[in-house]
Amino acid sequence: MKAFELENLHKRYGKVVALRGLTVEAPTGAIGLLGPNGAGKTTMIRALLGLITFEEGQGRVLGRDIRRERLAIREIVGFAPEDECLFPGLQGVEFVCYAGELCGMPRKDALRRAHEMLDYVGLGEARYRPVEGYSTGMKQRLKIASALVHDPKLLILDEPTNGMDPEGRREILELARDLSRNKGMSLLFSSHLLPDVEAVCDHVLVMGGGRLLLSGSIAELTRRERIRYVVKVKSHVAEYRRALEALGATTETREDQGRDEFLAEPPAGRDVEIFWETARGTGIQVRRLQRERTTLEQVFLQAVADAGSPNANEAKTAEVETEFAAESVGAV
Ligand SMILES: Nc1ncnc2c1ncn2[C@@H]1O[C@H](COP(=O)(O)OP(=O)(O)OP(=O)(O)O)[C@@H](O)[C@H]1O
Repeated sequence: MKAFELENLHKRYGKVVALRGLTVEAPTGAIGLLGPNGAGKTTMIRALLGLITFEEGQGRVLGRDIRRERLAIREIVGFAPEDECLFPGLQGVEFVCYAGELCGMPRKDALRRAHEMLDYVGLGEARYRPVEGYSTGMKQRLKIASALVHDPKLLILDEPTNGMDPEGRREILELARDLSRNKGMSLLFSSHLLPDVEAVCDHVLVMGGGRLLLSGSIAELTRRERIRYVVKVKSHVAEYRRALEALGATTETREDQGRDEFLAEPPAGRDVEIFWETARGTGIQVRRLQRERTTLEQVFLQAVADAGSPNANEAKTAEVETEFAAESVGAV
């Protein structure tokens, strides 16, 4: 069964077209949702949850129809929204219990599950504290506990690590991984932070301009068909490149590369030994040789660029945010 499938969804807010014929199929498992600002990600999530009406289209979440079976969908889907949705004055345990009751659970069951889920997300000791005193990371975990209280089959996390410090972020990513890998729950994980998506998800959907731009397993999307190497020599880079090209290799310099660095693709039938052969032939020393790896960020930026210019500026924004994330996240 698919986690969800949508066909030709159209949604407008006044003059703004938020979804323009969105068609997407997502397998069960951990799915990353990427897209520049305004791509339509939140609108798609709202449509999946039956929170908005739309002009055209149809879809199913875990086999349930998004127009006709909204309540059934809410019983099996948990949602932790991006914005702060906590009621001041409630203790953590009261808040999660209330979320359970809203899902139709009897109070006694909701309270028992609230305690279990608070322990699970690491808020056991803070359960009787008023929620307004929680830190950003604690509030995020409280939202996740509330989304889990009714034991959903699909959990939707919208920007779950936004504004968090590296330690808090690591804890949230570990929770998300545990839910999908050990608890058998499907995840839809929306984030601007590509390293977070790479750390948690198996599959990725890239949206732009209210449509699906790309969908696939992260392993497949980042597997290179062409094998290229980053080469750095000690000196005489132009001479070394000419000698490589004379053997049939192609070379190019990427914008971010230093003076003595370049990218090289060996000709068909040749591999890494061509670099050593050229070094011997020219007497030029090779300082670094590294197989190029495609990152999810490159895949994402390429998909947005291929889709045309409407989102080009937003893609740049995402790029900047990704760079920031890469600096601040550290290894997960
Ligand atoms: N309630 C609303 N009223 C008017 N316009 C809206 C509303 N919600 C979304 N939009 C518009 O619809 C488009 C898609 O918005 P959406 O929030 O789904 O994008 P997103 O991919 O989630 O973006 P972000 O990453 O910034 O959250 C945007 O142009 C947005 O301004």
